[in-house]
Amino acid sequence: MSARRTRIKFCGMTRPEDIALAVSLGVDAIGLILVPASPRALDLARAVDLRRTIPPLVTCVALVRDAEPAFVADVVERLRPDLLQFHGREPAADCRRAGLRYLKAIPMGDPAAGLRMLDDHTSAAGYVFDSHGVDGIGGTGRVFDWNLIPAGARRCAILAGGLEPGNVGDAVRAVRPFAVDVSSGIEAQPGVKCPQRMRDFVAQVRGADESEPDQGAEQ
Ligand SMILES: O=C(O)c1ccccc1NCC(=O)[C@H](O)[C@H](O)COP(=O)(O)O
Repeated sequence: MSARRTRIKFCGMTRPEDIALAVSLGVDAIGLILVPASPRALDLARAVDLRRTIPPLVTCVALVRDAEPAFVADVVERLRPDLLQFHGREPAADCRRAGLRYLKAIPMGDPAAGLRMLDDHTSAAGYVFDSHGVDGIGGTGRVFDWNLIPAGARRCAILAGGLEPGNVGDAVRAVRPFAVDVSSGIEAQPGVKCPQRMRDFVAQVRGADESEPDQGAEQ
């Protein structure tokens, strides 16, 4: 039996009842989006309210994209997330300046530019490999070619982009990432999660954790 446990992040959460179900399903991280262009965007006051419903030991991730450093500082001070996630072109120095561990989104819609960001962000605590282009936003619902993730980065990768209950098992078996991240694939409509899809997503990840790896997948 595999001792692997792929971590799960549910992103774009906007409702306390969706967070409560995610927590009861054992989801490891909750993403709150502070990007105005997102259909799942929260203003900071609403995010602070929702953050109170996330229990200790469940990671709260605050997402920003090319935001002013003063706004990021405000997020850190008022929201007190466990991690920041930078989803744009922000340079590593700006990410570090916030003084919190951070995830860097890698835009695999532009693989060459995305993979350069890996080298620029050696200070990141982790990398979210997502489907957007370098000037796009996340939550695309699109899958990218998982073979483009460098073999050496898979074990610590957070895999995102178009995952849903119907394909996340294949994704876990093929890539064996550290974590999977989903937004639109568990929704009834943007910002409103679907309880059954949330349950099915977690069940598919756990099923894949128990399975033998695909040929060629790293252990
Ligand atoms: O989800 C959004 O609306 C979003 C907007 C702007 C920046 C980031 C955003 N999402 C970040 C995430 O971590 C999503 O989980 C990730 O992009 C995957 O989305 P999906 O393909 O819909 O599962």
